[in-house]
Amino acid sequence: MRRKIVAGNWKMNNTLEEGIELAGQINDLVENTEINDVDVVIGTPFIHLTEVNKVVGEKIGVAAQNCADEKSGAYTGEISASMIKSTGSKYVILGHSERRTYYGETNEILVKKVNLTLENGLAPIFCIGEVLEEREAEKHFEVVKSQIAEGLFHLSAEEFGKVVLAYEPVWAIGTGVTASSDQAQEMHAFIRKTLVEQYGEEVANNTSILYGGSCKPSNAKELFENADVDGGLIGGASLKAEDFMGIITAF
Ligand SMILES: O=C(CO)COP(=O)(O)O
Repeated sequence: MRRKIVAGNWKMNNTLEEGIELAGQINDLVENTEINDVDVVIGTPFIHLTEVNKVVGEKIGVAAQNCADEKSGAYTGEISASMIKSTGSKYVILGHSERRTYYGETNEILVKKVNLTLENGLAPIFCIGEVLEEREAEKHFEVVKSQIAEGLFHLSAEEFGKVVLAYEPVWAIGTGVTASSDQAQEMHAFIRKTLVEQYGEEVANNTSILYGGSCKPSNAKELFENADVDGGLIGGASLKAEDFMGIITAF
């Protein structure tokens, strides 16, 4: 189902106390503001999931930022999709460029994580995006297409219907440089066309495709006005309740 979604990705920020406080502030703002049919998601570190789920009401979904690529067992330090599900969370952010780059997450590993996420009734927020050199070499469309194909095209149309995509050009993440509105729309339209080719019009038109990378209250409206931009995956600006809310109300 194509929904407007604004999802925060806290990354490795906030102690448990700080996270509970921030989630409470966001929840208060969401409860007391007229929101234009937007699904609000908060992506927290694992240690916050249980408590943040207690703090937020029905209007906010909670996301983990990763999950293990195995079901359970002797994998010291890992957190499984079923454990995430048991906290009341609804989403798992997968394939973020920081995980692909710093933790060697390959498409092969991501296929396992996507499958476990779906098997446990959680929705993957699957991240894709090119680095600057790839864009400069005009390989960005090819790169994004292969990330989607290798990570997700093993899914049936029904399974794919539960996936949210997040296009995050790596050169725009945490840099203050946002993709222009035209660059975002161009890539999002390309992604939708790629989905049409694989799954047909209906699935493609029902898929939410979020933009991520230096999205702020000041540029969100222009980005979200594009026909194929269905919302945002927000890093830095999701760490302040007012800024995050400014992006949610940009719709
Ligand atoms: O990586 C991001 C969200 O997942 C984007 O981060 P910034 O909004 O801080 O650029």
